[in-house]
Amino acid sequence: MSEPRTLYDKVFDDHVVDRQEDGTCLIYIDRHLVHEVTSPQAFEGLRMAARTVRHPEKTLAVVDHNVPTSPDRKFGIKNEESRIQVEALARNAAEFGIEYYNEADQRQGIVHIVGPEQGFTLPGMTIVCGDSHTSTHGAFGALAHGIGTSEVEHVLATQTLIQRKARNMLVQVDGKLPHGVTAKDIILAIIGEIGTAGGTGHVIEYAGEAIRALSMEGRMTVCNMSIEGGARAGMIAPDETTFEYIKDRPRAPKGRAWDMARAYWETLRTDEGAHFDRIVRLDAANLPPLVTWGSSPEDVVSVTGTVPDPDLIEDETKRASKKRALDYMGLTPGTRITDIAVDRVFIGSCTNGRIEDLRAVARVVEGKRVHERVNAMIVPGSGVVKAQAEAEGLDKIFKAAGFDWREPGCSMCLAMNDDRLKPGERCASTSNRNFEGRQGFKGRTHLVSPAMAAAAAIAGHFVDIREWR
Ligand SMILES: CC(C)[C@H](C(=O)O)[C@@H](O)C(=O)O
Ligand code: SF4
Repeated sequence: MSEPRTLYDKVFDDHVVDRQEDGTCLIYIDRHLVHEVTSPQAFEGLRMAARTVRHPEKTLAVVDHNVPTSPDRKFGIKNEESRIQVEALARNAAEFGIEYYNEADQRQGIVHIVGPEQGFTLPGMTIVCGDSHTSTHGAFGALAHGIGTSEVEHVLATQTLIQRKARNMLVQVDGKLPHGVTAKDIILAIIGEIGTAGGTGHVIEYAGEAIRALSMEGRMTVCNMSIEGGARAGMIAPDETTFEYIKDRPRAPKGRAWDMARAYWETLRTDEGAHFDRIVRLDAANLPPLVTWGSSPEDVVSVTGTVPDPDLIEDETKRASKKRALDYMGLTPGTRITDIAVDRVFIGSCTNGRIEDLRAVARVVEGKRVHERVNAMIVPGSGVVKAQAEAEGLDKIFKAAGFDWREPGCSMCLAMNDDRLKPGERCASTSNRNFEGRQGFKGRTHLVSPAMAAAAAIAGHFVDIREWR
C-alpha cells in the first residue's frame, strides 16, 4: 500500500513533470487565466524572445480590474491608464491566439468568477493566474494559486511552472452554520484565528460538515480568502455539489469524457490517515456574523462586540500597528460595532459577487430603502451573473430599494477604476481586503458578508443580521 496522501499531495503529484533532488519541481499547468493588470510585460517578454504561447487553448483572457462599471462604458474607457491596459490585453490576445472576453462580451467579468462559470475551472487541475485570489478556484478541488508576471510569461511559453511543494494544513469546520451566518463569516473567523501569516508555506484543505454543506458559491468565498490567511492555496474536495455545478457548463467535458472525468474526480479526496502539518478546528454553530474593524483581514469582531482596545495587546509592535489601524479607521475602542455608521456600501468582488450573494442581498432589502445618508452599489461579478439576476428580477428589487446596479468588474474592491471611496468615507464591503487605501485614498473598509452589507445599507449602520425583519 502506498502512503496515504492529502488532496493537495494527489493533485500536485499528478502534475509533476520533473523533480530535482533539492525538491524543486516543474509542474504542468492545466489552465491559465489572464487579466490586463499582470500580463502586459509577460506578452512583451514573449515578443522580445520571439516565442509563442505553448497552449493558447488552455489560456483564457478577460478584462476586469480596469473596466468602468457604469453603463456608458460602451462608449469607451475615459481613464487613459485603464484604457491602455485594456487595449493591450485585447491586442495581445489577438496576436497570440488566446480566447478573450472584452467588456462588451456577456461572459466578461472578474477572472475568478468567469473561470468556474464557463467550466474552464475543473477539479484536479492546476490553475494559475497573475492574481493572488486565484485561490478561489480551489473550491473545485483544483490546485490554484496566483503567480507573478515573470511566471505568467513562463507559463504562457511552456505551460509549466517551477514550484516547491508546500506543507499541508487542514482547517476542519464542524457543526451547522446558524441562520444569518455565512461562508464569509467562516473564512473571516479562520483568518481572525490564524492571522494573516497563519497559512504561510501551506496549502489549506477546508473540510468538515459546515464546508460540505456550503454551495459552490460559498466554497469559492472561503477559498478566495485563503491568500488573506497567508496560504499558497485553499482546496475543497469535489463532491456531488461540485459535479452538479459543473455539469453542462460551456467548457465542461461532455458525454464519455464527462464520465471519465467524474470517475477521476471521485478519487480526489484526502486518504484516511494522511499527514497534515497543521490542523485548525472551528465550530460553525458558534459563529456570529463578523465585521472587520481594522486595516487587516485578521481584525475581526462579532457584530455584537465592540471595537477592541489595542492597549490590551502585550506585543509592542502589534500594539502600535493596531493603534495605527484604529486611527486610520477613525474608531475609538469600546464603540459598539452596531453604532458604527457607514457612508458607502459595496456589494460585489470575486469574494461575494456571485448569484447567490445577490439573492441573499435581495432577501434583505426587498421592499426597503437604502438609508438617506448611504450611497450603495451592487456590482455583479460577471455578465452572466448580471443576466441571471435580471432574469430573476433582482435588479428591480435593488433599484427600487435605491441601490446603484452596475456593469461587471472588480469595481470598488480596489481603486483601479472609477469606483472608489473619498478620503474618510466608511464602507461596508463584501470584498476581501481592508488595507489602507484599498478602496480609495484614506477610504475606510469594513469587510462583511453580503447580507450584513445589505442590512447596513438600509439601516445606515451595522446591524446584527440574525435579528433582521
Ligand atoms: C491587481 C492584482 C495583481 C491584484 C492581486 O494579485 O490580487 C488584485 O486582484 C487584488 O485583489 O489586489
Ligand atoms: S475583485 Fe478584487 S480581489 Fe478579486 S481580482 Fe478583482 S481586485 Fe482582486
